[in-house]
Amino acid sequence: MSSDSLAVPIQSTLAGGYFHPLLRSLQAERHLTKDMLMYPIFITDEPDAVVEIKSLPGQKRWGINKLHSFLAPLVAKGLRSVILFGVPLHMQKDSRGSPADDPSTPVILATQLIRREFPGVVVACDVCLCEYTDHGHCGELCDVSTLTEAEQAAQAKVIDNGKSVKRMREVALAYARAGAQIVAPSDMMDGRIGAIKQALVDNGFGNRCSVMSYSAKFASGMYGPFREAAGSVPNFGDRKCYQLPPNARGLARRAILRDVSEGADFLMVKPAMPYLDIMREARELAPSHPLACYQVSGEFAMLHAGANAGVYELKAMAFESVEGFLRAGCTLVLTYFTPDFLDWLDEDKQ
Ligand SMILES: NCc1[nH]cc(CCC(=O)O)c1CC(=O)O
Ligand SMILES: [Zn+2]
Ligand SMILES: [Zn+2]
Repeated sequence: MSSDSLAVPIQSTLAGGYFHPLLRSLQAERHLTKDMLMYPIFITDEPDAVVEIKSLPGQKRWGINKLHSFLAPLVAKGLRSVILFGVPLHMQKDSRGSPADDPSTPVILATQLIRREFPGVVVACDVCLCEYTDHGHCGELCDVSTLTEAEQAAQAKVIDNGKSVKRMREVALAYARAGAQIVAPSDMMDGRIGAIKQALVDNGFGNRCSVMSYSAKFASGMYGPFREAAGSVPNFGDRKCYQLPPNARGLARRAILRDVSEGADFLMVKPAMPYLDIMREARELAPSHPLACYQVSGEFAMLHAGANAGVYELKAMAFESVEGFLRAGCTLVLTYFTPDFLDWLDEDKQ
């Protein structure tokens, strides 16, 4: 026996698959491309506003008059889709979120503008009431005076699901009429997907507007910067009675299956990084549906904070995070990194 022979002969090596950049790249089932990116944008009712959002590095609230010059360079770099959030600073908020579908609401004006000026861009509108209600919750509330103190404290019956779904349907239809090609209800009320889908079909939007359901949306600690940006912090309680508990794999599976049965065109998992297992569940439960994930405000802020603290390099970590989403089965990524990725995807491949 020669002295350099191995006790256990190597049958195969894995390293044969990754000793060269191209071989590493070929290990992916799918690569991030520009059309998989959807950019979340905040539109205010101050027409000339360009206001820095401190907790979301580089992100701003945009007034309608500034939108064209903001988007034009991104569209030139390959931006394909946006999701719009309204930030009414002057409109009168009320208990039913009336400004959500007021004809002059920023999301409707922005949808019309983008459809007109950037016909190649797909416009999704987030459908929710929290930015528009005086109480800051995502739906309409019950008459709290009819609840016992214990019920109020537990918040178990605070949201009126039926009234909220009716409202969500009205708002979704208003956005479809304004030209939205996707409506994305994020309120989490039960039955909203079926109600919205039916309303779209009944009103002739069945083949002009898709429904993207925030199916598995968890009550996360990572929405803080968004709520600051959108002015949608609830003024009492929290959202734990209508968003999924972070430990609830079973509820997430049921919500995904239900939304499929109610006619959702796209499914979504939100937040993204801590919920890769749920993405994989969604992929397996609904293999024929496009699957989105939302890398939320807190994830974006966290990745920036770590990079600023010298823990890692931002670009490398941003790619690593999104590669995880694709590996888990996502086909669309909502991320505040979209403008960065449009640049990064053009840079030299690593
Ligand atoms: N309708 C609620 C909504 N719409 C978008 C986000 C969060 C998005 C983000 O953090 O980037 C949330 C979460 C919440 O406030 O509960
Ligand atoms: Zn929302
Ligand atoms: Zn909401």
